[in-house]
Amino acid sequence: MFPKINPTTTQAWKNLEDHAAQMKEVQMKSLFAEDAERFQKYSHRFQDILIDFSKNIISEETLKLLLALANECKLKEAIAAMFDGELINETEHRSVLHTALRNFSSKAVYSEGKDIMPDVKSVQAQMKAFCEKIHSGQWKGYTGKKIKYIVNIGIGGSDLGPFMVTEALKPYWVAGIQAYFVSNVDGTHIAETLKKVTPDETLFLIASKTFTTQETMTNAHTAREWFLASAKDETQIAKHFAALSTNEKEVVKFGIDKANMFQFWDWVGGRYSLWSAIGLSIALTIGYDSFEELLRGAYSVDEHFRSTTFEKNIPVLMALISLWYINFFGVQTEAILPYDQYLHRFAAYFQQGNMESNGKSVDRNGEEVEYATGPIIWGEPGTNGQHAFYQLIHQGTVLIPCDFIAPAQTHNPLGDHHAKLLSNFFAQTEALMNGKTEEEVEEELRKSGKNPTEIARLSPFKIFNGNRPTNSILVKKITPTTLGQLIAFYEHKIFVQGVVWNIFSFDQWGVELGKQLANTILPELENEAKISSHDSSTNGLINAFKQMR
Ligand SMILES: O=P(O)(O)OC[C@H]1O[C@@H](O)[C@@H](O)[C@@H](O)[C@@H]1O
Repeated sequence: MFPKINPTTTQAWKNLEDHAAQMKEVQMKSLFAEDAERFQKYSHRFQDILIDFSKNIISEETLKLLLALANECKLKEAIAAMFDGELINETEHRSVLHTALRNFSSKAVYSEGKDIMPDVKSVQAQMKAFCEKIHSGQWKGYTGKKIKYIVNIGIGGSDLGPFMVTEALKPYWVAGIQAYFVSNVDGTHIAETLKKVTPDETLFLIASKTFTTQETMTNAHTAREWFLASAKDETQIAKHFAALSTNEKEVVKFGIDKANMFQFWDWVGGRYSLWSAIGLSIALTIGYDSFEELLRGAYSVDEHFRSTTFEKNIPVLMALISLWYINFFGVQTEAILPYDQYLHRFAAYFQQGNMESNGKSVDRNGEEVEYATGPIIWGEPGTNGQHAFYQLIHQGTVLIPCDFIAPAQTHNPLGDHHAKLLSNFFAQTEALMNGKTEEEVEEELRKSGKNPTEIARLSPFKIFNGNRPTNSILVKKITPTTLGQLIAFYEHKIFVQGVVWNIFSFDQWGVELGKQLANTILPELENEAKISSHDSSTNGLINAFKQMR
């Protein structure tokens, strides 16, 4: 196992603190003015993806120190430990091997002494055969019709990934298939979905690693009742329900045929599970071949991550540059801004990926951390975000490093839409970096005919300080391959940060307390009795709810 190092005790951390004091005085636009090669030096190409890190408040010295930090924190050893199946998820005593799900080498991958690749390949073969049956119409519903609707019932990692990917790859949808995703325990979610589908043409995928999650089980039972209200025959459930899970016992208990169970394993974290059987909704929606391309895309990044020197290693650089702001500039939040409507759930997906992984305040030695860890992640597609929250990114008091993502080619070449979209993409990062000086503002106001008093009054509001960092990720086209690559970049970024922060990125104890308390409260809502077992606020709210309902 790689050592558990408090990053603040490293020499590199101390050097970075000193270096940050100097860099806080530096303007990115001066860095560009001083170095005509800056873009070439700080941008990296990976197949059809270009990542430009040049619009960051970094110098060669910054990168040198950040890389030294990664080395002192034993990143190389940590990467090897993950790929080699060591039990790096120590609090759950598990390996972290989502990379095995997209391992297209012929090499074995071991977890706890067992080569897991035969099981992985066998479930993939099962998924492929199932997709073929559904798509060919060989698989029939209880009235003899083919399956038209896929309804994935899952939440968190069993929803966000498949939903994000199927949305992102809409141009690849198999003709005749319509996918829906139900996650929220709010009955509205399933009720509205069931209005759109027919019982005899719908396949429900009950997606849950544990198969005990309240939301998913509640929705699954509701779907089952809805189905039986029409089919009136429990033996027909086998034609319309499949389970994606690690928990065979619970699947069987629910009444799903073992033959319709697609297995995955404890060493797949929920938020890293779209590559596993949890991806069945993806494979059914875009076809198994496209699903495999997605996996192959991720595999190519895994190989890059494992074998490329850190100086040129894209996820390592993404992680370290982000960490530079979080730990040395006091940054608390990052935005992910895809200029692609199909990627409208990308930020939401990595909100879970990142915040559930690195939203921790106890280190791997069980000590409270004394430095910042995971940032708040959020974002919306461009240009919608521009008309909503970019004001704060440009002129607010918080520094928000942003990732701008855009495809060079659109799937919908309509008039000049794409040129307009991309002109905004380029303009935003330029504006965030350069800002607008007082002189420029005054000049502009003069030209618009304002008098000196008006110019003096208005100019403070129109100044943009600039120097706001961005990464630009330009993708030739969003395809299964490039999407798989993008996702893997972000996954490994999270891993690298977790290693440097010396936290366990693959458990999620922070989601438990609320679940526990909800289980205590649920029976209290069953009757009209006045509740007094909580604090006065919780009691007051529950009692008011009972009166209002
Ligand atoms: O896939 P299941 O087991 O239903 O879990 C769904 C989700 O539950 C949440 O509480 C988190 O733990 C997530 O990481 C997980 O993806």
